Amino acid sequence: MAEAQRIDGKAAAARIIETVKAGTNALTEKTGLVPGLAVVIVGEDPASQVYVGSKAKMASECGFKSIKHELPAETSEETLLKVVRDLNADPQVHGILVQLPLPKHIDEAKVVQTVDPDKDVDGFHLINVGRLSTGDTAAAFVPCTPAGSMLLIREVLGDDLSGKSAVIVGRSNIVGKPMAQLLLAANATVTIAHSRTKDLAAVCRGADILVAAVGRPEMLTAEYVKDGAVVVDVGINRIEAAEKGLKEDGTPKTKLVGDVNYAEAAAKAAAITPVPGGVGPMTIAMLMANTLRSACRSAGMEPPAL
Ligand SMILES: Nc1nc(=O)c2c([nH]1)NC[C@@H]1CN(c3ccc(C(=O)N[C@@H](CCC(=O)O)C(=O)O)cc3)C=[N+]21
Repeated sequence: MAEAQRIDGKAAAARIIETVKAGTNALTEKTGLVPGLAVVIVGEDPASQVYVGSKAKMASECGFKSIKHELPAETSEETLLKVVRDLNADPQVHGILVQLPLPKHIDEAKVVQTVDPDKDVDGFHLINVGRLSTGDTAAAFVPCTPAGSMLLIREVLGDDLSGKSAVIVGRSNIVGKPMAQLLLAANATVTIAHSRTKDLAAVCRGADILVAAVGRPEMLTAEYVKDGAVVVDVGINRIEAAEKGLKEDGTPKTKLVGDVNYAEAAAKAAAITPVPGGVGPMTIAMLMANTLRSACRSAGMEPPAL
């Protein structure tokens, strides 16, 4: 097999952002409404801080009002719930994202279920999970990472996945399960595999579409990939990169890798998403698209197609 097509998530995300900008302009011109995105972060984890910053920056670029709540790590659950309820009640806010994970003393499920389902741009509320799993994709907010992954798959294979077998490795509520729903809705034959699956490599070798969301750096090697498969790597793992030398503090420099061994998989696959520059940028783009959709809905306007 020739080297796989590299699916450019950064370019696809940039196109979505352009569509969101245009849609925001149309909405604001017609109704005066400005989409508002609130991002809530609890604690000082530096990786999360950087990441929340890039969401806020992207929101401003899209013409949104961007609201950031940075709360100290020791914030009580009650205080956080109050912040969420106030955002629910704020008519200028159309999307609410509470950055996960939350500190251990806070009940994550309780916080997620407190977000107004119609402002739940992460798609984590049970109402949106239910809408997606019953096929009501018109009403559901779909979680951003699976939604973005799906758009990348569509770029390569088109809208109808009839006759294709899809294997998702990973069964999280945030990625694996909603990804399965989306692939099923597109007529793929779907298997969710995970750490307890017997002969995982053989199961994965059956996949025309292989989605890796395990959180283990470069775990899926050549033996997991069927010739001609489309491989979507959802993993984002920061690992030490001895070959890059040392940082100023004497510790090794690091690099981002996915859950797929890119070089090995690319030698067999027809198409594959890289890390970085694959699913990650799509996640942020879909967050913007969901926020615009929420604002359009509140104004009774049709959001732009993606
Ligand atoms: N409520 C909630 N919603 C989330 O959507 C959510 C969350 N919590 N908690 C953390 C994770 C992580 N996540 C990422 C999204 C994009 C990149 C991304 O754009 N990555 C770049 C690389 C960035 C870099 O260089 O560090 C890329 O893959 O090309 C990374 C990580 C969303 N998350």
